[in-house]
Amino acid sequence: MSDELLKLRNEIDRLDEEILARLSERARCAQRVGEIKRGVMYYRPEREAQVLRRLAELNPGPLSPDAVKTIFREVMSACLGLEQPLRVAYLGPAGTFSESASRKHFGSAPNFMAMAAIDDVFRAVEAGNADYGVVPVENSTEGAVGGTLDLLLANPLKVCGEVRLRIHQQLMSRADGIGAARRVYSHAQSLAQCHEWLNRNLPHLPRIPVASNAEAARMASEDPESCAIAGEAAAQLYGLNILAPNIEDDPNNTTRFLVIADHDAGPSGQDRTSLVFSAPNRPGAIHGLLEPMARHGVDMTKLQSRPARSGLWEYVFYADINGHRDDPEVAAALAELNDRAAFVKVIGSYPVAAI
Ligand SMILES: C=C(O[C@@H]1C=C(C(=O)O)C=C[C@H]1O)C(=O)O
Repeated sequence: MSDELLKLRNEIDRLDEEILARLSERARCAQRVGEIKRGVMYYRPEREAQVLRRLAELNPGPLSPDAVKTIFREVMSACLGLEQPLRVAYLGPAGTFSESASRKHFGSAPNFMAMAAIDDVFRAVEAGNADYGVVPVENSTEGAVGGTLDLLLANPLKVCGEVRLRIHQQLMSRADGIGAARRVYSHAQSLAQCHEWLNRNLPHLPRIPVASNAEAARMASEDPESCAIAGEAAAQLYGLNILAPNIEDDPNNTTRFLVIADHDAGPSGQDRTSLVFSAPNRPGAIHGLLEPMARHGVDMTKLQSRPARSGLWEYVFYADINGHRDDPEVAAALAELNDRAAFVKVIGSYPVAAI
């Protein structure tokens, strides 16, 4: 080994020891915070978002801001895990994008619980069997997840966070090549997201929709003549070879997930508020409801209508606005909306996804 290499490795060893000593010091601080907070919810999404944003801003390089955030995400997760590990329910089975979103948001320390359906995630949190739930709410190509919107309206739970996950679809199989493939399994939405790639590359193979991407990967793991389209996590879980990476037609394909709990989050300085309201069925009603938002300078980032379960051709509106419900302009706009709308429910204020 050259002298230069030896010297660098010694330097890296010394730095690692220093980092480890500092991490231990940090973990002891977090433990003391835990003692002070006894009986109060220990996990604070607004504080975690502030920590990640601050470090990304301070980052002197050469690590990318995303790399810095990923590392500190795990550091905080491990510190939090020193207390009671969080229980996080997600839309399963294991290996789905919902699991990846849960890990992206909470790091790897919590106990993750795979649920069979979105309403099971809500039920687990409501019953106190899980502290948090992670559910998909919209996809940039496929649109809203109606089931989640309906449950947010009907359920007393709050939103305390959001996760944005870039969705990369992988073609995978037990076999080493595509030659032996006779069929492709995936969730219908993923088949749709890779429609053009499949038309170009595997036009003759039947596409078989199944309950989830992870289920597709499981089925492919039992039969070398079957391929699956799923995320990388599913390939790892079932020991499959990735035959073609990133085959989604839209390279910006992103899914947004919400984190649900029995509380929302405090202000972090960069927040979003989700609400749902109904509008009376007369001309100009929606305009009248939205006017206070514009007057108070509140930005609306999403407005989506959905048929109300109450009657034919009645609609409820789901809106996301920038700011926390405690910010003065947001509070003023919401108070006026409350006076004008037949029904308003603030589903929660939470930090804009920091990672
Ligand atoms: C340490 C705290 O509690 C938890 C741990 C955090 C951390 O490790 O930085 C941040 C927020 C909380 O989830 C705190 O509130 O400061």
